[in-house]
Amino acid sequence: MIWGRRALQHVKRFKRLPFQPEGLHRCMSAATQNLVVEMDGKSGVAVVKLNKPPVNSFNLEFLTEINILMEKLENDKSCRGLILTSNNNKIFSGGLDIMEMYNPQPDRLAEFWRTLQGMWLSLYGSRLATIAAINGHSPAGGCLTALSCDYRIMAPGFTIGLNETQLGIIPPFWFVESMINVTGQRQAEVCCQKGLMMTTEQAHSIGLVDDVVPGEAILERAHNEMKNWLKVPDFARQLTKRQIRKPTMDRLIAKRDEDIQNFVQFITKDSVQKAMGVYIDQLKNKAKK
Ligand SMILES: CCCCCCCCCCCCC/C=C/C(=O)SCCNC(=O)CCNC(=O)[C@H](O)C(C)(C)COP(=O)(O)OP(=O)(O)OC[C@H]1O[C@@H](n2cnc3c(N)ncnc32)[C@H](O)[C@@H]1OP(=O)(O)O
Repeated sequence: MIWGRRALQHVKRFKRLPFQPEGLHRCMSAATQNLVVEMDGKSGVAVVKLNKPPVNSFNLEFLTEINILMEKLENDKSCRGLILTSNNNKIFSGGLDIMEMYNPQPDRLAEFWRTLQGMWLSLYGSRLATIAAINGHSPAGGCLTALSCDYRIMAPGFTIGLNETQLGIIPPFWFVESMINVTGQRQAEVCCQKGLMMTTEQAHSIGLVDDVVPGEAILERAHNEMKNWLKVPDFARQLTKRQIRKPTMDRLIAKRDEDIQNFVQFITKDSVQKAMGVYIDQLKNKAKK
């Protein structure tokens, strides 16, 4: 894995604050520039809040920070569970940073995609029990991130989905398989081909989301659900997860370079660049209104 220099600087800034009392528990907080981490030493549950304005979109540096944090949590024997949420109560994640894909440098574009693959592999294959507390909109890469967790709780009033086809983009096979593995083949066929952005309730009705809870109660609900997952002996839960998810992960691992080549070739096509330029203009104009 190649880490960007900027991301490594962030890691040096990743401060471990002294233990702080929080209710009856002792809680350790840490922060990188774009991530807020609260580690509850008693329960072994880390709450990670995406904190990259304006929309938590994933660029190379942000993905690298997440990968480094994931590695830290994986190696921290006291950590058993991860709740992933957003510090912005309107947007969980706007997905991949479109600016990474517009007029790109091929080397950076390839590194960006490899780092995204790495994030998916570490989150999808994590030994931790993982819960996404989706407290805002979650298109495309945001949806993929939620799909990589073990359980999804979503607040009403937002939208989620793999909307790539709506943007003229083909969702990679591991995006699609992540959807199939959660919703089943038929629902995934419809959602992915049509590029549906679903309301919270629609997502719940097809099993993309497991539970719907008002935004203000979502973290409490996630902690309660986490307790259920952590009642199971870690070793048994982890190996069962591995057994179920390994075939999907192995398919990406076997085709990692080919997948990067496909991505770079596709994104650098003139027609794709042109369409992306139009899409970015639409986003910027909408933001100005
Ligand atoms: C044979 C097989 C071969 C296969 C080969 C295929 C390979 C190809 C594979 C390609 C795969 C690519 C997969 C892509 C995945 C993605 O994730 S693409 C990104 C998709 N995301 C979106 O489309 C989201 C767009 N954004 C929104 O819908 C909204 O912004 C929002 C997130 C719902 C938030 O809305 P709102 O609160 O109203 O904020 P806005 O005013 O719209 O935006 C604020 C500013 O943020 C900027 N912005 C928004 N989204 C992004 C983003 N994704 N990336 C970068 N920037 C973003 C927006 O432009 C505004 O910016 P300013 O104008 O500067 O304020």
